[in-house]
Amino acid sequence: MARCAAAPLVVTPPNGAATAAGWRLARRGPVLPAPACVTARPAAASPVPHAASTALVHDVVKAVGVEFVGALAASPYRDYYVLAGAAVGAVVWVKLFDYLAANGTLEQKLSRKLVHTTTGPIFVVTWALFSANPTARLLAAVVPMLNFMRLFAVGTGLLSDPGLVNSVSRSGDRTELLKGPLFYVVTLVAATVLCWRDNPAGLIAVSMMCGGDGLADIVGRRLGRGNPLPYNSAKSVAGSVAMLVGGYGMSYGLISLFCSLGFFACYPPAALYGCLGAIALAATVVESLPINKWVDDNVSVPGVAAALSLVLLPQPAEAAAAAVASAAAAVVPVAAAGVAATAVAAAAAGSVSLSL
Ligand SMILES: Nc1ccn([C@@H]2O[C@H](COP(=O)(O)OP(=O)(O)OP(=O)(O)O)[C@@H](O)[C@H]2O)c(=O)n1
Ligand SMILES: C/C(=C\CO)CCC[C@H](C)CCC[C@H](C)CCCC(C)C
Repeated sequence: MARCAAAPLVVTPPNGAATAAGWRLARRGPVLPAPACVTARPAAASPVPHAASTALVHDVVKAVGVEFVGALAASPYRDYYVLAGAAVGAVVWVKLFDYLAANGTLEQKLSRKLVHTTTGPIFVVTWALFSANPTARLLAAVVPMLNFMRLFAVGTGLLSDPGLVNSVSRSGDRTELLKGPLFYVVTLVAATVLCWRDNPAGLIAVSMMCGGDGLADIVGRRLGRGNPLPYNSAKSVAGSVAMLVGGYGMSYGLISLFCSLGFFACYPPAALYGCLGAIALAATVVESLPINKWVDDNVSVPGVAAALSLVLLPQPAEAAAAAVASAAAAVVPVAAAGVAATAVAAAAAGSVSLSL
C-alpha cells in the first residue's frame, strides 16, 4: 500500500533565535503526518486482513494523537492544560514510588532516589508542551511552586501526607521535607523562570542535580564499598563516576531534544562534548566534597553547573536578547499566573486531603 508522503505538518520553533556565524539553528521541528493521510486506507482491499486491521488501528491512534496535539496547540487554554497535567502527573508519579516502596518492590532509599532522578527531567520535558507566550514560563513554574507548598505544608505538619513523607524522606521524619526536597523544587522553579527553554543552563543544572547526583547515590551505595574518595570517605569513586556519566548523559539528551525542537541554537558537536564534559566534571567534584553540612547538594551542584554553562555554552546574543524581552513581557501578566496558581493550589490541596 502506498504511503502518504504529502502535506506534512511542520511544528515551527516557538522562539525566533537568529543564526550566528558558526552556529546552526534547528529551525526544523518534528514533522507530524497530516490527519488527511489517515482517512483513505481501504482496509477491505488488503490481502492480509489482520495486517490491514493493525494498520487501521495504528492510523486511528496516530490520527487521534495528531488531533489531540493539534487541538492542544490551538487551544487558548493550552498552558493551563499542560500545567494541570504536570501538577497531577507529579502527584501520581510520587505516589507510584510510594506504592512500589510500600509493597516491597523497591527499597525505600532507592525509591526516594528514583523520585529525585526522574521528576526533574520529566518536568523539564513538559516545558516543550507550553506555548511561546511570555507567561508560559511562569505557568510552568507553578508546578514546582505547588510542590514547594505541598512539601512545606507536610514538612511543617500543617498537612498530613504519610505517602509523601515515605517517598521523599530518608528516615520517615517529615521535617526532612524542608531540606533536600524543598531545595530541589526551588532549583526547578529557578531553572524554569531564569533559563526556561531559551538557554541550556537550566537543562544542565537540572540534569546534574537529577541524572548526576541521583545516580551517584544509586550506584555509590551498591558499588562504592571499598573505593572511597581519598578526601571524603563518605563518597566513592564508583558514585562519582556514575555522577559524571549520569549528569553528562542526561544533559546531552535534553540539550539534543530541545535544540532539535528548535528552542535554542544547536552547538557544534565538538564544543558541546568538551564543554559538557567540563561542566559535568566540575559538578561531580562539587558533589564529592564534604560540604553538605553547609550547602545542600541540590543547591551547590545545579548552581555550579548553571554558572559554568552560562560561561561555556552561551547562546547567540540575539537569542539572549529574545529571552530577556520575553521575560520582561512576562512580568506584566504575572497577576494572571498568580490567580492560576491559587486555583491549582486549591485543587492540589484537595488531592492531598483526599489521600489522607
Ligand atoms: N559521589 C558519591 C555520592 C554518593 N555516594 C553514596 O551515596 C550515599 C548518599 O550520598 P549523598 O547523596 O551525599 O547522601 P544524602 O545526603 O543522604 O542524600 P541527599 O543528597 O539526597 O540528601 C553515600 O553515603 C554514598 O554511599 C557515593 O558513593 N559517591
Ligand atoms: C526526593 C527529592 C529530592 C531529595 O533530594 C525529590 C522531591 C520531588 C518532589 C516531591 C516532587 C517534584 C515534582 C516536580 C516539581 C514536577 C514533576 C512533574 C512530572 C510530570 C512528574
